[in-house]
Amino acid sequence: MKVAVLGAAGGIGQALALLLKLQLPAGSSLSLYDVAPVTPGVAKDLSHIPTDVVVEGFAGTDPSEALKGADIVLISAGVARKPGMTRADLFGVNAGIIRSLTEKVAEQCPKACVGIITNPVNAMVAIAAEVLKKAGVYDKRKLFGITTLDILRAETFIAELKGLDPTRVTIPVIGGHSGVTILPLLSQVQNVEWSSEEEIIALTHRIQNAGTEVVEAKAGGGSATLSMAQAAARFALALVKASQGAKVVECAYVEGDGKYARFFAQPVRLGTEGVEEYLTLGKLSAFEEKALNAMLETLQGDIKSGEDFING
Ligand SMILES: NC(=O)C1=CN([C@@H]2O[C@H](COP(=O)(O)OP(=O)(O)OC[C@H]3O[C@@H](n4cnc5c(N)ncnc54)[C@H](O)[C@@H]3O)[C@@H](O)[C@H]2O)C=CC1
Ligand SMILES: O=C([O-])CC(=O)C(=O)O
Repeated sequence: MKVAVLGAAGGIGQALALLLKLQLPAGSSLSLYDVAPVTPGVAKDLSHIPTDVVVEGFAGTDPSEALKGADIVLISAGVARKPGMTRADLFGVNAGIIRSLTEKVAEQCPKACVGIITNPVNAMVAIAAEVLKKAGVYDKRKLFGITTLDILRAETFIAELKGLDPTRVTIPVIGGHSGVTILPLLSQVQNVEWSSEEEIIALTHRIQNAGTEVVEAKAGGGSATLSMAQAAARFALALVKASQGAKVVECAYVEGDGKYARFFAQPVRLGTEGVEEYLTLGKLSAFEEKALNAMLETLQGDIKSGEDFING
């Protein structure tokens, strides 16, 4: 199993590389790429940790060596938000980065599962899909926008609010990964009573704005990196387990049946070839139905901006 991280010298990339060095199965290899010249040094640093995971690092303008033979590619390359910015403000810089990196993925490891972390996720996944399609290698089961951080936050905030063990809370978060497109299905959390509609509205709002909470707390020093690294590691390790035959369910932003939008975050069962089964959303409350309908115009617009970037 070879996992490549693109953007590996960044805040997310370095922490993610550490988690993978510690948790990938014995015999795996970890390949780190970033334009930053420090990247081979990050790999050297990690290589001194005694686990049976080989780490290599590549810097410069061409990720080809890092991608050769990769089974999983995780992309966190690009710029992050500062206070006052929306994720959409990152489109101008990050769209070109995602285009050029996914062109190389198509060339070097066309059968890899690709997980996009770079924002705005709603649009970047559409860009990656169109690039892979143009290259004739697109397999919708293998392209993911990583929305796992929304799940982590929902699990944490619910546990805090209700006095539960956060490691035992599970909840689907559907839609996309920005503002109103993030929809936690609070009505589906087991063994939790919601005291009022106001409680549900306030918690939904907190989960939707948790990224901004971190951006403001970091006061110009970037956005979530450590919690995002944990989220991406959880998702990547789920792909690894699935590739070894385990049946694993996670939510991710994928191209499913297109009922709501071409790409939509939903629960999926992972298997040896990426998504094995697109799972249903289950029963939604009236509040969730309304919120789902209200997000669609934004989500579809985000997706179109990504498609238009490639197709003109
Ligand atoms: N999906 C999600 O839930 C989340 C997504 N993000 C997004 O992840 C991205 C990365 O965030 P951070 O790691 O905090 O940023 P960062 O600035 O710390 O790291 C980004 C890295 O990308 C590298 N880079 C830039 N262009 C590149 C290229 N063409 N090829 C390879 N590497 C390149 C930079 O050298 C830098 O090391 C941002 O777009 C951010 O908005 C952040 C948190 C959560
Ligand atoms: O908010 C940001 O810019 C980074 C991000 O996507 C998150 O933390 O959810």
